[in-house]
Amino acid sequence: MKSNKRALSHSTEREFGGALGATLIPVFLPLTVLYLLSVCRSPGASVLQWPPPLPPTAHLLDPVAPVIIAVWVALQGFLYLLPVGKVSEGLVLRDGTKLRYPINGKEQQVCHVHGVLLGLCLWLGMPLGYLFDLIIPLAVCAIATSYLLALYLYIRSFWAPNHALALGGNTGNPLYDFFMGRELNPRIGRFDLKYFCELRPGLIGWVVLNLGMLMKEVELRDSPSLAMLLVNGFQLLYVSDALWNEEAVLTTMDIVHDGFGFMLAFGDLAWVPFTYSLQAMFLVVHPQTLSPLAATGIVLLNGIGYYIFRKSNSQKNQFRRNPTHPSVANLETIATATGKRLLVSGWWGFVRHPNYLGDILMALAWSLPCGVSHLLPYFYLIYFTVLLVHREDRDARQCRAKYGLAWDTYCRRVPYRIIPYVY
Ligand SMILES: NC(=O)C1=CN([C@@H]2O[C@H](COP(=O)(O)OP(=O)(O)OC[C@H]3O[C@@H](n4cnc5c(N)ncnc54)[C@H](OP(=O)(O)O)[C@@H]3O)[C@@H](O)[C@H]2O)C=CC1
Ligand SMILES: CC(C)CCC[C@@H](C)[C@H]1CC=C2C3=C(CC[C@@]21C)[C@@]1(C)CC[C@H](O)C(C)(C)[C@@H]1CC3
Repeated sequence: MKSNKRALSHSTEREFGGALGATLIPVFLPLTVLYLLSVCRSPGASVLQWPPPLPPTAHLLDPVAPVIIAVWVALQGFLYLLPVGKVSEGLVLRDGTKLRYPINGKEQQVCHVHGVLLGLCLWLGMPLGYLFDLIIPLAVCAIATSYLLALYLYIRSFWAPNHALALGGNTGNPLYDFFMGRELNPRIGRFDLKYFCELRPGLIGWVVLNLGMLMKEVELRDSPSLAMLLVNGFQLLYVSDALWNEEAVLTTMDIVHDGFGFMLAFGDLAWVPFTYSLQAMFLVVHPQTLSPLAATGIVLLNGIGYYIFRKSNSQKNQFRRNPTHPSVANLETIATATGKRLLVSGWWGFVRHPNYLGDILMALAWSLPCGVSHLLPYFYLIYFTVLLVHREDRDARQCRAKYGLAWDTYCRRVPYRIIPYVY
């Protein structure tokens, strides 16, 4: 323990408002989830209504909710461990080794199991719309699970070797380190907890919750609305894309840089499924009519966003994995002192984070089917823009520290961060 502290004592830079932020966020964000869900189900759906429509304490818990969450996580764990698909290596760690990760998200067997199970649920007439009624107890359970997981991660990190600790989550302040995460890639045997949580239970759970909202709408109004179909379709595409390109997650900031603590445990298990599905839930209580023209415009917007998001992410992944690949070999680059090069043409010469731009356009397309009468369906767009602006800033600081002058040259060559000529 002592030597860990000594070796990492340089990690004094604090993120998310430092110790104060790390103390307040774990209280404030879980309450925000419950608040947003309650507002979303209320007839007014106004985020500013007073008094807020908080659920009575008796409605917070339901004995079925922990069972559903436990079965769901166990099923996802089983599918994660299925020995199908390939095994891929992550980036080089501080001790010079690389971790191996199962890549089976897009494997037919895993997709089939999800398809067959959901088909079976619908065929057996299982009331998936019940998820709408159970949403608050489910969220309470997911929040409790993320707290327990974060506590377990914090405690076990004291047995982790020095090189396995994250540089940003070892300040010695227990609340801050609990929030940021001390250990970089905690594993039980070959089961990688962070990688599993990032892509499986919460992300796929979001799609299932959306489907539950669609089924609730069918129960209430006999058929799903066009707006509901669009929201479900767009978000299904987004999650399928994440699983299809699962390997690309291995080079994201969360896997490479961030420790696994409360922030990611809560983000993955509670925040993503329960706030990202707000638009579908909103449509159950506040049905919207969409003209074919408006629907076409929204589909087009989502398509453009998705194109930019996918192409730019794939270009960077390809370049980082194999810079001599024909699809990236001709792009202009600048050298850095680390030996790695930075792209200054192609998507990464357009703005510094073209992938964020695409993601934000998609976020707008997910809100528009809900109309413009309420702010609530735009919560995701607003939160996400703030998250990405903050993330861009964190990433820029890390890149400046890594690449020094070369990063400054890149910033001069590509002056805009996310939106050309605006930001
Ligand atoms: N839906 C959601 O809730 C969220 C979605 N996302 C999405 O996740 C995706 C991944 O995002 P994120 O992990 O933040 O970061 P990025 O995928 O944008 O990766 C940033 C890294 O890319 C490398 N890089 C930056 N500029 C260049 C360049 N010019 N040439 C080559 N490499 C470069 C650097 O790492 P290095 O040089 O070390 O390789 C940098 O640290 C994005 O599409 C984002 O929109 C992110 C957060 C939340
Ligand atoms: C609540 C906290 C203050 C913030 C939590 C942030 C997390 C919710 C996000 C951090 C990075 C994420 C990514 C995705 C989901 C949201 C979180 C966990 C991602 C898996 C979504 C799908 C994408 O295709 C992706 C590129 C794989 C994303 C990776 C980052």
